[in-house]
Amino acid sequence: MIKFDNVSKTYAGGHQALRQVNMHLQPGEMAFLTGHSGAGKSTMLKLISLMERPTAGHVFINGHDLNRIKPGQVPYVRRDIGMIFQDHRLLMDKTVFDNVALPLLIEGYSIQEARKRVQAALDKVGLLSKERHYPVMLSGGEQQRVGIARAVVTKPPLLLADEPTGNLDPKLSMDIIRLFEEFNAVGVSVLIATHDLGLIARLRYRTLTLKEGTMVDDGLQEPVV
Ligand SMILES: Nc1ncnc2c1ncn2[C@@H]1O[C@H](COP(=O)(O)OP(=O)(O)OP(=O)(O)O)[C@@H](O)[C@H]1O
Repeated sequence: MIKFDNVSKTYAGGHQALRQVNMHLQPGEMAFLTGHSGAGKSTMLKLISLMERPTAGHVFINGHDLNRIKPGQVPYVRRDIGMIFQDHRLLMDKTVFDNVALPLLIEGYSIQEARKRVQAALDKVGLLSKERHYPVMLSGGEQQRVGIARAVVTKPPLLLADEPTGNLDPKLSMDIIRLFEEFNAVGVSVLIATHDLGLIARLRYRTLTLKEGTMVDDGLQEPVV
């Protein structure tokens, strides 16, 4: 599903965020990506979602080399990726329904078809009864679930989550992970960047570990350091 082949990323200004990273996430796999603050986790997710480009090496999605994707083709690649952020990035002046409908309306779905899909996504995250609410009326955990509904409403085969449980207590964090597990159980590949070692320890998923931009453990073999 996702392959990094000797990927390095140096930002303008000279900071090397990733150093010759190799990894392969299989279709239908769920894995955690961890490491200290600044280790390069978000940078990896940004390279997969084409928000950044590698300085060297290749990132592949389903065998397609993202280096070959031209700027005009980026939206087509992003269609296959559901992104979830710690701060969920909801539009505060739009209802829950409208927030979740947005990706469908951008893709040109009819209102009727969008309504069906939005309601199915909200039902899945347990928030159908709050479709007319505004995000400010929801708890942090509920807002995060709206962000997840928005990410899955287009049924992407890949979910990328950047610190999705960052602001949540352990019980709510586990609820969010259980939701990811439900999507994973129907074949969606899931990569979750997190600092939350306690959460990772309670689960038995493959864990990729970055240290200062180097992949020191890809979760498949004994740590190399
Ligand atoms: N746009 C940018 N320009 C310059 N440097 C950047 C940029 N984005 C990230 N960096 C730097 O690259 C390094 C890796 O950042 P990244 O956000 O990938 O780390 P992270 O592991 O996700 O950290 P955190 O857990 O704190 O979010 C950091 O030193 C960061 O300051």
